[in-house]
Amino acid sequence: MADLPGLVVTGASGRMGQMLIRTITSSDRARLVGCVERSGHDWVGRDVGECMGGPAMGVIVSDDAPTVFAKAQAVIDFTAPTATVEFAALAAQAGIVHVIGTTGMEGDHIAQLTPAATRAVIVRAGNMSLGVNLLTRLTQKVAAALDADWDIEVVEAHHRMKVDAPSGTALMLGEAAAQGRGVSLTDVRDSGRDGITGARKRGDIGFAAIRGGDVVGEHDVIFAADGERIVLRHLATDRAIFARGALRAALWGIGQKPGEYDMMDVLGL
Ligand SMILES: NC(=O)c1ccc[n+]([C@@H]2O[C@H](COP(=O)([O-])OP(=O)(O)OC[C@H]3O[C@@H](n4cnc5c(N)ncnc54)[C@H](O)[C@@H]3O)[C@@H](O)[C@H]2O)c1
Ligand SMILES: O=C(O)C1=N[C@H](C(=O)O)CCC1
Repeated sequence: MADLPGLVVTGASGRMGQMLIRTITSSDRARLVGCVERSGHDWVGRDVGECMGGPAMGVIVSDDAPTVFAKAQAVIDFTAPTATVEFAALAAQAGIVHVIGTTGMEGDHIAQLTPAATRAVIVRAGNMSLGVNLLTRLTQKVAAALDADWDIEVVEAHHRMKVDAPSGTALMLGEAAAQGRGVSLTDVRDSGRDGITGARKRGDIGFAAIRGGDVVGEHDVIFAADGERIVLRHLATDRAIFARGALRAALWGIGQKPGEYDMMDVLGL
């Protein structure tokens, strides 16, 4: 047991944090060696198992990331963009794998990961599930096979607490569609239509976001032409799919050279 790779979970009390802790502690391929929460959070200083309403796990939630990272081989991080940028520098200092599930990262956040990736392995994806990563490849292939007579729209739905839009997954799918078409998403992205928007511009890739209830995550990629429509769909009903993917990414990353990777690399897609 002591030789299994030691993993840390940041954002331990979050929806994904708790799912990751359950996934790691029920796996026979890794062990949980630390949990991090933000300073001032009421879980800090307490046993994480008891915080989650179960028996003690012997892991005390900490707000001292450098000390916790020093005991681990990898950190799995589903928190928020500014926190993730800080964790990337700390993971690089500790020389451990950084698996990033955090979405809503803007260009300047992503640019700040580059120096960390010269010293450590970073695996980042807007969606860590096998199904969505397969759908991403399919989207790229379908987009490559069709011309701009086929309008591409990405429609996503998530729970009422989600803070970023379009979702990281929707952006991944949009990037794949743009890549298939041989264009840059920045040039063709059309998000947040409202009011008199004018007719749809040929070649644009549109995004629409629905927020409500406890929806785990739903994505449609629509290819709409005159007289016919193709819809590629992924429905997530359990956050365990993201946690399983993240655990797989952490274990895969432990043997790799420093650099930036994604789930396509991990899954060999
Ligand atoms: N890539 C994927 O497969 C995938 C899947 C699900 C969610 N997500 C993303 O993961 C992120 C978290 O989602 P969630 O639903 O768990 O959110 P959440 O709000 O439930 O959890 C976020 C947690 O991060 C903690 N946190 C924030 N700043 C921190 C800091 N500086 N130090 C330590 N902890 C800190 C918060 O206290 C909270 O517990 C979001 O960006 C979401 O979009 C990605
Ligand atoms: O619950 C969330 O938040 C999710 N975020 C990711 C995204 O932005 O695509 C993955 C799905 C769930």
